[in-house]
Amino acid sequence: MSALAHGSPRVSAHLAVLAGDGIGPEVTAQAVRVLRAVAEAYGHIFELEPALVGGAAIDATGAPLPPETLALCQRADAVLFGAIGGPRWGPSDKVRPEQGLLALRKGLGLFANLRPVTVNPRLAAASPLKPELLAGVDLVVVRELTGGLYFGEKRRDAASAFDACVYTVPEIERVVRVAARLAQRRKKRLTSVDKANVLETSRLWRETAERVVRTEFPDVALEHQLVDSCAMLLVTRPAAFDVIVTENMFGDILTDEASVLAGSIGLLPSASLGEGPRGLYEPIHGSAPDIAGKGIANPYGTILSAAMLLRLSLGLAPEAAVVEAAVADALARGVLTADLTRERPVGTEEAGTAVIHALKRLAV
Ligand SMILES: NC(=O)c1ccc[n+]([C@@H]2O[C@H](COP(=O)([O-])OP(=O)(O)OC[C@H]3O[C@@H](n4cnc5c(N)ncnc54)[C@H](O)[C@@H]3O)[C@@H](O)[C@H]2O)c1
Ligand SMILES: CC(C)[C@H](C(=O)O)[C@@H](O)C(=O)O
Ligand SMILES: [Mg+2]
Repeated sequence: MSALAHGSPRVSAHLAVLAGDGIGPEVTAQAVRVLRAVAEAYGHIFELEPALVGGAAIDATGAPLPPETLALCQRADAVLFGAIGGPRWGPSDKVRPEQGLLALRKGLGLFANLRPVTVNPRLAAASPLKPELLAGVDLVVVRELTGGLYFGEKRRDAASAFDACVYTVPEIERVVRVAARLAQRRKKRLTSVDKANVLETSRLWRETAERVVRTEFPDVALEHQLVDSCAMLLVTRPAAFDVIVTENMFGDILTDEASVLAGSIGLLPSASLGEGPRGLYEPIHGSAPDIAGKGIANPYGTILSAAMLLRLSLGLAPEAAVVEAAVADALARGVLTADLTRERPVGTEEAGTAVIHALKRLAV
């Protein structure tokens, strides 16, 4: 181990890279370039090992999560993930790309999905949303990731279909603890989102969140919001939120909505965490079939996911902060992809190059 001027002690890390489908490989390639630039600038050693997942894995092996991909992810220090899915693999197919991602989250025990939402000042100025609405927006949605409707029993016959929504007390407790600990390090405000006026699982969610926060985190101010009202408040008073904790399906929907605050779904990163340091890091967006293969996808959300990987799985907080500052620098300089501007948009690779240039300046 050697102490470096502006970074952390030198680390060696083994990272699985699962690019997936559609724009997944395009945005992941830029995050990989950024990780290599971080390794070079700070003297770390990152071994980046690619593997198949999603539709690409179905085409090559018949399975959306081949056993060797899961085994690699279980050995690796962290997983960088692009996106999966697309029109080639229909929702009625027996084997679907999305099953690969869900099995990976479950297989790695990644029950807490952190989705931070901030607003870059350059993008706020250009946003169709009012500046006073966007001022001070800085929230994190903690989405439960391995329970609820996604993982309950499923049945189908000719006349009906059935998806069970199941939550156990320990499943709710552990994700609420992750969110409350996060709130303690932030503004100490936690909003638990449910549909307790209708759903039994939500009533259990609310009671459990109430008990855990009151007894274990008395310094955290807890409020409860019904999900429909929360969806409205996210776009009418978003700056009032600090940490939001919610179940799997609600978190999926609310975060696509919240991406509008940031300016594009292409900007939002995420970290999926379990009990240990290993995590899976992916942008919140999908494979974007409408723009795949054109070289125009926004890679910033994936690059910011790589920054979360550095901070949360490798303990490289200074390096993560430099990557985040490099993305902010590229945005401030107007290096904007087509989802962010109509005036002379840059391509995916050019955006990645701008981040690397900024990183090299900021890292020395
Ligand atoms: N984590 C994942 O891998 C993930 C997440 C969401 C959706 N999906 C899958 O992706 C496929 C497409 O889903 P969808 O179209 O509903 O959602 P999507 O997120 O792929 O795309 C929604 C819209 O946002 C745009 N967009 C998304 N990411 C962008 C980026 N980085 N830069 C610029 N524009 C971007 C797309 O062009 C599209 O217009 C489906 O098969 C879905 O299941 C996968
Ligand atoms: C592709 C799909 C299974 C996935 C989810 O719903 O979790 C996606 O929408 C996401 O947000 O990561
Ligand atoms: Mg989603």
